[in-house]
Amino acid sequence: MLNVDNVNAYYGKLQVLHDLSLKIDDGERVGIFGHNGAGKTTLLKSCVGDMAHMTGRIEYGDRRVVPGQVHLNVRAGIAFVPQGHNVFRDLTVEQNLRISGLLHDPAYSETVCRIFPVLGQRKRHLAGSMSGGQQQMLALGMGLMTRPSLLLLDEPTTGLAPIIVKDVLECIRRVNQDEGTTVVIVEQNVQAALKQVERALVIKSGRIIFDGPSQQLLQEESLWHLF
Ligand SMILES: Nc1ncnc2c1ncn2[C@@H]1O[C@H](COP(=O)(O)OP(=O)(O)OP(=O)(O)O)[C@@H](O)[C@H]1O
Repeated sequence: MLNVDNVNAYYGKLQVLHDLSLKIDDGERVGIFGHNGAGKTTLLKSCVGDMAHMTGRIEYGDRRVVPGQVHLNVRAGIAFVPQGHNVFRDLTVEQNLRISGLLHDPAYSETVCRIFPVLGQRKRHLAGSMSGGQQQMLALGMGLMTRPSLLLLDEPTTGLAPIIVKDVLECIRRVNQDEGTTVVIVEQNVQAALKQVERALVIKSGRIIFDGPSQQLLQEESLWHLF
């Protein structure tokens, strides 16, 4: 379980998260939504230990998430895939995957290619020659190569065509369903994402203002002003 307890997070004097608490069970598929600047990315960064300036406590399983010590938290099973296509453009798909799995299990790339079939089909293509959607799938696959039990994804479908958005989100659902990985996803494509997650959180000004079933948020138009 991920247990975020009373967290405040800051950039210098700017406080972004305010007494934020939340629990996510193993195996959940959770979407985080909210307006620009609400603190969604900051929450993900806090969960992987990438916010040095914070108070409160975050635990994953029986370990404390150590602020400022991302490598230790990755070793504990947390992966964070930031926004943007963070791939090595001059390496092939296969090389990108194997490098990401060097400290874990490079052979796991076979499983990743099963989850993201396009990566299997383009194993020997240079990453930089692929479309935005394919590069995004590769970035997600690289995150998976650390064999995380908790996958934190920051806006994985930004800038992609609607049909590709659906593909990427379905692959993310498969990661959760086939591999049992807990998935927490920040998304601007709210309607599409709500169809793929089970639970939704809405953040406003660094505080959680909705936490409930994604279907509820999808069906009740009166709640849509929240994001
Ligand atoms: N490195 C940084 N230094 C200073 N301020 C920052 C930094 N990163 C984010 N902020 C500020 O913190 C606030 C929350 O940013 P955050 O990126 O967490 O929001 P968000 O909800 O993810 O928004 P978006 O949807 O625009 O990505 C914003 O006011 C932003 O300008």
